[in-house]
Amino acid sequence: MAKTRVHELAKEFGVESKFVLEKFKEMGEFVKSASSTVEMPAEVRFRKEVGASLKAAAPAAEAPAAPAAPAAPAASAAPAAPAATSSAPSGNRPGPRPGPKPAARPAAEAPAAPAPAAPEAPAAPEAPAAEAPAAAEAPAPAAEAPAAEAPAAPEAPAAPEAPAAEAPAATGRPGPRPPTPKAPAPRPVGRSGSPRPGNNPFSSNQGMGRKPAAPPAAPPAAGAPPAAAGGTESDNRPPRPPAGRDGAAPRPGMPRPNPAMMPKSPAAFGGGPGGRPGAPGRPGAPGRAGAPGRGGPGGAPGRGAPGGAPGGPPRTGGFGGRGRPPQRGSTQGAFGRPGGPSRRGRKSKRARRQEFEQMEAPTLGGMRVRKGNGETVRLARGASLTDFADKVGLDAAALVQMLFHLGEMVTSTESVNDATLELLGEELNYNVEVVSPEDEDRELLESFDLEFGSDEGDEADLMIRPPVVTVMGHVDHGKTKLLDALRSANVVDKEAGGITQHIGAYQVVTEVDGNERPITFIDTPGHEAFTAMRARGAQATDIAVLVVAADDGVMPQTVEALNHAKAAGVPIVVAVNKIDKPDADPTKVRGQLTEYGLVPEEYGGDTMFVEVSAKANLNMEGLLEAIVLTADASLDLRANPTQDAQGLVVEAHLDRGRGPVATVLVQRGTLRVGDSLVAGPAHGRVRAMLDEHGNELAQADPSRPVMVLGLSAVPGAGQNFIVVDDDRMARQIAEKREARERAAMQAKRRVRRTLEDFMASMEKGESQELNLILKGDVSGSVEALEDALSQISVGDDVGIRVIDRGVGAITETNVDLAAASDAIIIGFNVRPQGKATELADKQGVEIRYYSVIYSAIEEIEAALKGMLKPEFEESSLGRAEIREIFRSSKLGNIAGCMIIAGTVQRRAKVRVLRDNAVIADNLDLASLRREKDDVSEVREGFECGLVLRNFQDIKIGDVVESFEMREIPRA
Ligand SMILES: Nc1nc2c(ncn2[C@@H]2O[C@H](COP(=O)(O)OP(=O)(O)OP(=O)(O)O)[C@@H](O)[C@H]2O)c(=O)[nH]1
Repeated sequence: MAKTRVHELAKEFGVESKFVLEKFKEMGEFVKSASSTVEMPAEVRFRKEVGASLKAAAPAAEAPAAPAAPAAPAASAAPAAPAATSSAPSGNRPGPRPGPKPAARPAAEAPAAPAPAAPEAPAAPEAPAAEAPAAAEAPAPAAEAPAAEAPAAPEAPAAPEAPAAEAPAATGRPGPRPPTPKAPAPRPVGRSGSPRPGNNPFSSNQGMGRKPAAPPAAPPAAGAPPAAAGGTESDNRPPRPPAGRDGAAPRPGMPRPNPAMMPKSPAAFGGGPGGRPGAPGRPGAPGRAGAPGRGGPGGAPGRGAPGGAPGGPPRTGGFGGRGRPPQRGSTQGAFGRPGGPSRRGRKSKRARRQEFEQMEAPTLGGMRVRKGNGETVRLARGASLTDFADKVGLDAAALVQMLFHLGEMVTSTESVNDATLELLGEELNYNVEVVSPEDEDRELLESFDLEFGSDEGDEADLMIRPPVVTVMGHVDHGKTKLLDALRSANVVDKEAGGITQHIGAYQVVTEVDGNERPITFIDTPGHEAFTAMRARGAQATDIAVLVVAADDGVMPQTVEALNHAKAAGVPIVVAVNKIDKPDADPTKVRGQLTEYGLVPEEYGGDTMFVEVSAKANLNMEGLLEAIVLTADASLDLRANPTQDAQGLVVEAHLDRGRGPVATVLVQRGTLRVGDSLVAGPAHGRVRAMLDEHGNELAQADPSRPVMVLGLSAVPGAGQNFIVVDDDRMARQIAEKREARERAAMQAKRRVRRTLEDFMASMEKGESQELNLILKGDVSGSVEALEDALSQISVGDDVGIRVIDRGVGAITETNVDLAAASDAIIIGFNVRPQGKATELADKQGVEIRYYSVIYSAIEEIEAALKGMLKPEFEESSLGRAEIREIFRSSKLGNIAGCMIIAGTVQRRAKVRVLRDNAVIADNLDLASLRREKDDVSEVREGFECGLVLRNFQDIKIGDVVESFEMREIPRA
């Protein structure tokens, strides 16, 4: 069983990894970092000793009323301002101050009311562990501002600062706000509520605590309005022992503040654009305390303002407060050695600040990295560490190192998956939101007050629209011929004898029950175009016509096409073609397809099978009718024709004479000549529209494909188009899209859909199904694998869905389908063909190879259970083709090879491929020679001789693949 990692434990208990690490340290267990695994006994101990109390705390926080009520009669007497009430009898004790979660408050306050000594003991069983240290510290602010605890607390100057110990405790502060049942987001609670390791004011929890999504505290004290902003931020923070705030001298009885223990510098704290608004100054330096926010707009009011705790985004507000950028203003360093007095004397302010920042910067994965305040950081899917670093003002190299220490090796420009970005965000205390390209585009359109993809108006505005059909099927089964035959089956066009041009789509009209029913056909046969569109998030097709030659029956691409259509949830009509042929056997086709879940109506299923001959032009009407009937039976095809047009680009190219031309499919609205439109990164005004016969159209209704002239560039198939108010808006949208596309290209981003990703999305409750594509060397093994996989059961919530299976090498089409369906490809004794690997890399599709069914099952099951073991990644080194075989009585068969890709290494493992199927795997080389010399490696383009250890069955044309297994460090 896989071991649990520290961050998983932390997540489970809703605390920071750091806290868990700390606890392990206290328990005497050596655990290095958040991603380290924990030995089972240690985990059990942790669960028992720490987990139990955390678990106990959680319910208390969530359902506080129950435990609180019996414990504290006083509490019930003060429902409106419980904290204030309970605080009153407790004198100045802040101990009973509400916990980090407002909802937890009653629990905390219950013991408080009767017992002034609350912080130490009575609260223990109820109060979350998190509160204990906070309470213990709280006397400091209390001593400083006794009024804070009095019922008149809202006015008390110390009020905003006082609860800094417990982040969202602000709401629990005695004040006019009644206890709200609305608990803040769980994460902040977990964070801020977690006990601080020790009493270190520089712990990551402190001063840099995650900014909770908590509602603002009670209205700030009248006397300190501008400071309130900072004060609110400060509410997140645990109290800082060295106080010195308010410009007051260090409090009596408190240890004299040590400069090194000063709170964060303004640069680290931010302070908002107002420049350290209300910053408490530098309390550690008694002489300086009380001169906060000098010069800045927010500074003056902050002076002496108790709530002037640090806040705001880091490094944004250094200027206002001091009136100059932090890096300027000093001559030191200008002439080599720093100017000024000896280094041993007073350090410059800047040096001290830097030093301090370094001290307070928490160590993550061995790196000192400045943490955030829980700000939200939006990143495009597949963003790199550099993107992240830019957004939060950190050094990308530090993040690279940090991830390295956490066990992930990525370069700063390489794209990282969502889970890693989020983990990084969590560790650095940022709320990372990963935005998909579709979401980005939606937001872009929203910023122009546009929405793509839904009909405007209500039901009454919707009119029936024709179905859009794609023809798919195995090679040579007659797709093109059928599309041609259907074109001429047009009842309306027959007289015109219309010469049709290929524009990517056409419409025919048929008669069903006396009604003229148009049907739109996408004129690119095959599922490649279909899948390419889907991969872009576009679905143009309503119905798929699956062409199967009656003389040939179901073939691999028939199944592939079928799976594509199924994966897209598109109803299928089967056209059993070539029935004119003598060896046609339509019944066999029916039987075969039944096995794949397409049961003919006549067998009691719901799929219409139509026997046709595209060549002999037989029964085209029957097929058209079946399409219409299937559409009527299973689809609600309606659209609003009155709105501005929207749709998809079906095909586009650059025409010598006409410039960029695009065939678009209007999905809703009506497209008119003169409309301003934006299609992907292209924009323009519709200069002219042509149909498939070359006729000019003035307008195009829903489901009508038209060729549009007048665009500025060539959009891509599958991109959406939308009519907008004016050319300017169209241009702006197009430019933004273009810039985004360019950035994406530059970053060469790739997003991998991996088993780990699946786990991550499952944890978030997103994925319930793991989509798989199975490819194997023989149908028996594919079936066996599928069978075995279908028997994996890890609970009702998660499942496996095999969206495609087949025999033979992994093709580019497989990769396309995987990309479009978020699937993982399982290769069983087969390898990728052509550019499939490249494509998979580009599209971020994970291909896993197995040669033992058991290990495939084991890994997938483990993934489903969230127990992925540290794994080895196979790295292909090169390939050699066997050109000659020499028999040697001493060595056995010597393969005379040419290295056709990469290198073949003597020490690496090899496998032998014959027709892309693995015939022997995991072999060693007994010898590798160039000419007569033993060599350690031979590079591409060179010949060599090699002998395989314990394997003699080689043939000319076999390929020897050299590979090595690299362990992927996880911890
Ligand atoms: N006898 C007969 N031959 C047909 C029929 N339909 C198509 N063919 C022939 O089958 C061959 C392949 O037809 P295509 O329409 O090119 O097949 P396809 O599925 O588009 O092929 P690819 O584009 O290569 O995938 C051609 O020679 C056609 O003439 C039919 O109904 N009967």
